[in-house]
Amino acid sequence: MASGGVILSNSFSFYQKRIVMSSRMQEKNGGASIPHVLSVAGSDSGAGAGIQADLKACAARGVYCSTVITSVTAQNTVGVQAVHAVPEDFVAQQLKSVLSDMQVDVVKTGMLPSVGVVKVLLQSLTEFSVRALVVDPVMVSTSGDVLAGPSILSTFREELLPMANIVTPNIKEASALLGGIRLETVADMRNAAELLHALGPRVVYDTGFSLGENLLQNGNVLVKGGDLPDSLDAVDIFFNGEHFYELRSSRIKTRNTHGTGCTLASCIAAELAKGSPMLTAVRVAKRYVETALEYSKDILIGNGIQGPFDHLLRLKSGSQSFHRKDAFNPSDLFLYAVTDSGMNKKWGRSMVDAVAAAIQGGATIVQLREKDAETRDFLETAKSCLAVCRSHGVPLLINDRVDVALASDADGVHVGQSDMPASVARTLLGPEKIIGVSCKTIEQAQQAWIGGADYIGSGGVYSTNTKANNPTIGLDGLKTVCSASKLPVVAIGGINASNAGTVIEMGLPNLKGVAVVSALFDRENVLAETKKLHALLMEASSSKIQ
Ligand SMILES: Nc1ncnc2c1ncn2[C@@H]1O[C@H](COP(=O)(O)OP(=O)(O)OP(=O)(O)O)[C@@H](O)[C@H]1O
Ligand SMILES: Cc1ncc(CO)c(N)n1
Ligand SMILES: [Mg+2]
Repeated sequence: MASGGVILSNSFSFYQKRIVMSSRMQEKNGGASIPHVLSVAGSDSGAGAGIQADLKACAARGVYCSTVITSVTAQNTVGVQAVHAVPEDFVAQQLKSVLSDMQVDVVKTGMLPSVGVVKVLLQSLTEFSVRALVVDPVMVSTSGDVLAGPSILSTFREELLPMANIVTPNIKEASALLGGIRLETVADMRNAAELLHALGPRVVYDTGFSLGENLLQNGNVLVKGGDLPDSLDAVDIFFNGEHFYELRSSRIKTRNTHGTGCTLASCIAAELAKGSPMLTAVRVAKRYVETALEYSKDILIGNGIQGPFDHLLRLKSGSQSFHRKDAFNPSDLFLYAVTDSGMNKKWGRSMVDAVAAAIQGGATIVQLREKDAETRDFLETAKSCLAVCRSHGVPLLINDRVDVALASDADGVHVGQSDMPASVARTLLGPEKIIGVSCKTIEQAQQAWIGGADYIGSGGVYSTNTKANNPTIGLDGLKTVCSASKLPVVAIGGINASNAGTVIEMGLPNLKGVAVVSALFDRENVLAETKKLHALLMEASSSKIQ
C-alpha cells in the first residue's frame, strides 16, 4: 500500500475510488504531490485565530493550505465585534472549487456557524475523499463571544464527531458537548475525553504512507487544557480509545495566546498530511505551539486582553529586518575586511576592537573568519562584532558557518567551494541574507549565480600565507572570472597597500573592491592601515581604466 492506502470507515468507502483516480492524475502530470490541508473555518480580521492562524500554521510547518471561509468576523484583541456568516450555498461552492480540483490530504474544521454549514461539509466529504478529518469544535472565543450557538451541539455530536479522526475541544467546548458537565481538574479532562470518544470519533485513519503498527488508528480525542484553572503546566489529554496520554508542556506566561487552539488543530492536520501517525502529530503540534508562544511572549499587538502570537517566529524586535537599512549593496564590497584571530591575538587586541578599528578606518563590510574557534566562542564573538557592525551600518558576514550566521543573526555568510553550496545556504538563510562564494573559474562563478549568491570573491590574486595550498589565479585569472561573472566581484589574496591600486586600476567589469586580511590585521595599528588603504582605493577608483 505505497500510496493512497485503503481507508476503512463506517461510511467512507467512497474514499477508495477517488484515491485511485487522484494517484493516476498525479502520475499523468508527473509532479510531486505536496502535503495539503484544507481549512474550513472563519476569518479573524485580527489574524490571530481562524483561517489566518491556519494559513500561518501550515506555512510554518511546510504544508500547503487551501481555505473555505464559513464566516467573516470583525475581531481584534478586545473581542468579536460582529459576525457575518457566509451563505451556505456559497460555502458549498468554495468546497467544490477546492475539492474538485486539488488533492486535499486532510480537512481541518474551525468555526462552523450553522447546522447547514456542517451538513454542506459532510455532503462534500461524501463526494470527494480526503485522508483525515480534524475537527476543532470552535464555539466560544476566549473573549466570551459566541461563534457557534448551542443549536449546533446535537449536529456536532451526532453527525460531525463520528466522521472525525480527531476532535480537539478546549475545556469549555468539551463541557458543552457533554451537556454542561464540570471540568476543573486533569481527572475531569480524562473523564471527558473518554465520554467524547464514546460519542465518536471512530473513523479508522490510514496515513497512506507508513506500513506497520501505525497504519490503522482509531478515532481520537484531545481535550486541551490551556484554560484549566490553577494549572502550572499546559496539560492536554489525548485518548485514542485504548490509552490516555497526559501531554504536558510548560505554561508560558504571556497574554499572546489568541488562536492557540486553531493553530494546534492546523498543525495536527499538517503533520497528518505529511504522513505522521496521530500521536506524533499531536506531540509535534503541542511542541510547536509552546515554542511559538515562548518566542512571542513579549510581542505587543493590539490593546485588548489577549494578543496574537507569531507563527513564523520572525517578528521579535532584534531580528535583522529592523536593523539593516536595505538589501545587499555591491558597493559595500569596496573595502572588505576579513578577520584573523591569530593575527589579532599576536598584536594583543580583541576581535571586537579589531573590527571596530577597521570600520572606523573605512572598512565597508566585515567577514568573521575563525578556523579553529570553539563553536560557542565563535558565536559569542559574532554577536559582539555584530553589535559594533550594526551600530555603524556595516554588514557582518560569517565565514563558512551557516549555523553561526543563523544563531547570531549576522547579515550573511561567505562560503568556499568545499563548504555548503550557495543554494543550500540560501534555503537555510532565506532571501534577505547576503551570500558570497569563493570562485576561481568561470564555471564556479556561473554556479554561484545559479545557486542564489549575491557576490563572488575571486582569487588568490597574489600569493598569501593566510591560506595554505591555495593556488593563485593572478590578475589574468581575476580578469577572466570578472568578465564572465553575472555577480559583483571582490578580489582577494595577498592584496595590500602596494598592489591594491593595480587591481582597481585595471577597471575590470563587476570588480567592486578588494578583500584584505594581513594588510589590516597583521599590523600594529589597524585604524591607520585601514585609513591608508581606503584612501588609496579611492584614489585608484578615480583613475581606473574605463
Ligand atoms: N500559556 C500557555 N503556554 C503553553 N501552552 C499553552 C498556553 N495556553 C494554551 N496552551 C496550549 O495551546 C493549545 C491550545 O489550547 P487552548 O485550551 O488554549 O485552546 P483554545 O481555547 O481552543 O484556544 P483559542 O480559542 O484561543 O484558539 C493546547 O495545547 C494548550 O495546552
Ligand atoms: C474566526 C475564529 N475562529 C476561531 C476562533 C477561536 O479562537 C476565533 N476567535 N475566531
Ligand atoms: Mg478553541
